[in-house]
Amino acid sequence: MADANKGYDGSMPPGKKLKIVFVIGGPGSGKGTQCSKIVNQFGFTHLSAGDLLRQEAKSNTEQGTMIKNLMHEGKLVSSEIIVRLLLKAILASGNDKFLIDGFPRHEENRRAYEKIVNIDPEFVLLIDCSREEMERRILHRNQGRDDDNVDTIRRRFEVFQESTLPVIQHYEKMGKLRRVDGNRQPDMVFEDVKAIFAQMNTQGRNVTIAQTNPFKRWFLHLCCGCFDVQDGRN
Ligand SMILES: Nc1ncnc2c1ncn2[C@@H]1O[C@H](COP(=O)(O)OP(=O)(O)OP(=O)(O)O)[C@@H](O)[C@H]1O
Ligand SMILES: O=c1ccn([C@@H]2O[C@H](COP(=O)(O)O)[C@@H](O)[C@H]2O)c(=O)[nH]1
Ligand SMILES: [Mg+2]
Repeated sequence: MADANKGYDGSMPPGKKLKIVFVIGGPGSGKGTQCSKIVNQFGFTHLSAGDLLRQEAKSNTEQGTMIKNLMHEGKLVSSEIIVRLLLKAILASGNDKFLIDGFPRHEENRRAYEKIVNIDPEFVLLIDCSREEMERRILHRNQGRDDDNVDTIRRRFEVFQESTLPVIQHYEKMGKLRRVDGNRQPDMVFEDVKAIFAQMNTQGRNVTIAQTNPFKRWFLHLCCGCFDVQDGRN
């Protein structure tokens, strides 16, 4: 077994059903904050696309530097990179339910995810928040994020308006969008979020990794190098 296989610990039983919820919203809308609460109450694994990229950006590689620069400018990293990182994290986790925070960012992200992963989200949680409130929050966040500065924030808002809104419209048309008012205090927002998760239909359309087609299995193997998806084991 190659070194790259180390990430996956083999704890996911064969054929285990996976549940995916996308959590989207503008920069600073409170996605990470609500995801922590959902994790505590409902046992999901939280995968923040931005955190995965920040981690990758630390690596002293050409790709790491490229990601760092794009994030600094508030621009989007290629779908291939982010989908690969998400898959790797899903396969390594051993859990069967995931919050994917801050993804998909645009239609091309969504199509890449559908082509490669092809696990329909149970639903898409949209945290709706005014721009003034989001900006205020980001400027007070103090987490040392390189992109929490006035110039990059402006670019991130533009990307959200221009690129992410079409994704939101897509899921709205599909009846998958669950919208909450994120302008209130975190615990108040969570009251609505909690009700949405409590209603989640446990009989929803789930697929197993093993059900993905041979091309996808090959892609997963190639990209993640960590999984024989035929039976869900190393
Ligand atoms: N409902 C809320 N009311 C007030 N402050 C909040 C609320 N939710 C989150 N915050 C604060 O706002 C900041 C941004 O929140 P958070 O990091 O959860 O947003 P985010 O949507 O994940 O942002 P980003 O897209 O930049 O990653 C944090 O400092 C957080 O503590
Ligand atoms: O799917 C994604 C998610 C994120 N990015 C880049 O990361 C930053 C920060 O994302 P947060 O969700 O705010 O943590 C974002 O501005 C993009 O540069 C991405 O490219 N693709
Ligand atoms: Mg966040």
